[in-house]
Amino acid sequence: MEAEKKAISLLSKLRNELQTDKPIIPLVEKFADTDIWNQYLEHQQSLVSESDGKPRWFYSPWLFVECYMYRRIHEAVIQSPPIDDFDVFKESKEQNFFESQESIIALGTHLQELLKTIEDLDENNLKNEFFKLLQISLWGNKCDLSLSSGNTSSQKTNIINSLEQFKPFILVNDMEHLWSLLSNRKKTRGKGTVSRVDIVLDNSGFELVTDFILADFLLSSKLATEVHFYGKTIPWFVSDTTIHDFNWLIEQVKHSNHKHLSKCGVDWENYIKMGRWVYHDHIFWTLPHEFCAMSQVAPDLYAELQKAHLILFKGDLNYRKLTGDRKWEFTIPFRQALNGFHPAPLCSIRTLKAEIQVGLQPGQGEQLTASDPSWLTTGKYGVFQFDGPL
Ligand SMILES: O=P(O)(O)OC[C@H]1O[C@](O)(CO)[C@@H](O)[C@@H]1O
Ligand SMILES: [Mn+2]
Repeated sequence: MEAEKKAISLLSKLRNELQTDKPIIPLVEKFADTDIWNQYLEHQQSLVSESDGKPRWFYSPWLFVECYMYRRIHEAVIQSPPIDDFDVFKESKEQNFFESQESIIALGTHLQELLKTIEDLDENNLKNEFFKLLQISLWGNKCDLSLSSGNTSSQKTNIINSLEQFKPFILVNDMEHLWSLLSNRKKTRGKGTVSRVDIVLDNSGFELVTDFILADFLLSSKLATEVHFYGKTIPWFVSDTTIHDFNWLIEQVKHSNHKHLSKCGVDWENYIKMGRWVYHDHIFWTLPHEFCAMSQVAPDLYAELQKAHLILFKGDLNYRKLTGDRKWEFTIPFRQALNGFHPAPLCSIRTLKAEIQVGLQPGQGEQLTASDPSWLTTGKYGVFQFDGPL
């Protein structure tokens, strides 16, 4: 109880600092990333020209203060042993999973039915199934909890039946490039060679299930031979996946009463045991840095990503970090916004929740603003935005 009181008082202090636009202060508790964070704060400070020279909550870049807020929430917890491994968002993440049960069962059933005949599917049918599962993973990204301020944001209807209806809301659709890349590699790779797809995960709960279904399909269709996942080391943007969420979800699925779903769980656990699915942690994902800084700030992570044949970046926050969260013109090419970040061919799979979008056709953004003024922030629109081999 003493520890809880302490954490709550630290969180109240944080809320007060935020609401009254206090200066951003350094982190105090020693943790793996504390020094890098504090260096970054100093760098932000050097950019401020006002009289007292301190970055403040209301006047600093949103990406930076938003990341800082989640890092400070974590600091309040690690300063309060013995509850220092408490995940303040655990309950809402689990609730999202349970409330999406029907939809999850529908997806598990779809996958298991598909796997029965996957060996006999012709190229075209395989491609159609690939596109379906990509779109399911895209719309799965609607269900994050930070957009709904932590309120329930589960998937209640069977998403597979809605894919055609949602298609007009895909603003950039590079799915064909993903197919060409993976199917050409499948045809040309020699026996025993690897095709590796890396997925930089976003939200746990329903979205993570859609990512697992896609990852299972990639292996079962032989479009990939290995899938590597990247999660967050600390609770992040409410619903982001940690190793605990990753393992918890597979356990839940495995112990489901539904035979198709539990089969999924058994297979997924086996993939992990066999090293065909690999989970990676890295503190870089919970730093405020944009991805073009990765090769300098986290060269080991950059080198790991370079081993992939394709990297899928899930979600809105990853898109903001890919593009540096700048006020780009809507028509600027995606590659230009990536600013040199190119560990391997990559694709952002993201529903739009923040006011940034690049790579649109001339006039497309203006047209959307006229017909649907909040198009950038509601999660109603989505993109598959690809940046191919250099
Ligand atoms: O889970 P996602 O798709 O990264 O969405 C998180 C997004 O939600 C917000 O926290 C609130 O809109 C954004 O700052 C952030 O980009
Ligand atoms: Mn998220």
